[in-house]
Amino acid sequence: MSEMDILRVQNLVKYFPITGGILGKQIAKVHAVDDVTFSVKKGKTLGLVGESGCGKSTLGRTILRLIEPTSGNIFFDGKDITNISQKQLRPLRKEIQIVFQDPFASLNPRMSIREILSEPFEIHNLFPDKQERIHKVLSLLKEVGLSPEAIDRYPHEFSGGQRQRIGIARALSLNPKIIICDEPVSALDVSIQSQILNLMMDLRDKYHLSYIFIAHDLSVIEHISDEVAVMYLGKIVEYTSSENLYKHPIHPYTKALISSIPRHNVVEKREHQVIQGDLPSPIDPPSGCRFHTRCPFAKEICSKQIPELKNLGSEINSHLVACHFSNELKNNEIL
Ligand SMILES: Nc1ncnc2c1ncn2[C@@H]1O[C@H](COP(=O)(O)OP(=O)(O)OP(=O)(O)O)[C@@H](O)[C@H]1O
Repeated sequence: MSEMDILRVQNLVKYFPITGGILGKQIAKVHAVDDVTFSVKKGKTLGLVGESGCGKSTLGRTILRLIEPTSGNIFFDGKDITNISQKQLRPLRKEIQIVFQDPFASLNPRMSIREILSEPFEIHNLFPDKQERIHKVLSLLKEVGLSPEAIDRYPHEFSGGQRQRIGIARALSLNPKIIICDEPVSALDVSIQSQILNLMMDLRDKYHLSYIFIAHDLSVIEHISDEVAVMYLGKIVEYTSSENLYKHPIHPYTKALISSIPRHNVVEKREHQVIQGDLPSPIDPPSGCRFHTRCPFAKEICSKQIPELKNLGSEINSHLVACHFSNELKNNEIL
């Protein structure tokens, strides 16, 4: 783990057991996250993108230790937090926060905004003085662009975008170092999405925050991400700087995702690529390369051998791609 990193996830695996029969024996497992490695730099944003069901939320929740990993390691600020007890984890909970997709579901409808934003202080015994606590809540509201009158209102009195601002204020309240943003704008109108993204970028720069920004759509994370990891069925298939990913995507899955963003016509000589077929089941993922059943370039080897995540960039680990034909694709050779 480099000094620049706030978080490192190493060979992380999460399988959910599926049990059956009268004895409740394990009969199968969901390969939700399968050998995933990445780092998040201090003050930077890692975008994590892929279709619904590819394991993005499981990954986010495993990092928070809301779900226990099957294997692998999670390092936070240089410390291995994979196996520490919930008691040891408690002070770290302040430093790793989450913002959810649906702000309405994540805000208790019976609590006023004052109560919602005071709750983290109560849990962590901070600002016991009432006036100080109110002052802190008001400054949080200001920080996310809400007026002081919001303090005595309830979640249903706000629009979706305003509710997400409250969710962000709550995540911000304990001065975290990293925030896991689990599709925070997916439920919002496009015009509101950019307001929330701008707010999040301003807060990141002001407080030197790091984000893991989870999305199913590459267009959403383009401006906020410094680096992007593309996931397919529990595995990272491409991982590089945001600039590289959008300008020079290599993996056929990434190319197809980008070509579906109207103004990104990266697939110069080829037709707009539509990903064929449905996402296979993570209970019984395809052998070899998991994308081979939908890949327009798949050859025999692809169903037989799992492709390694190889570096194709000029610097160490600067452009990682998991494809048997990544060199050919990089050089635009016809397959
Ligand atoms: N508690 C659980 N028990 C069993 N399977 C689970 C559990 N949680 C998630 N899964 C399965 O793990 C896989 C990955 O789910 P996950 O929610 O992480 O994907 P996702 O990419 O975040 O999708 P979405 O955008 O729909 O939330 C899915 O097949 C899902 O059904």
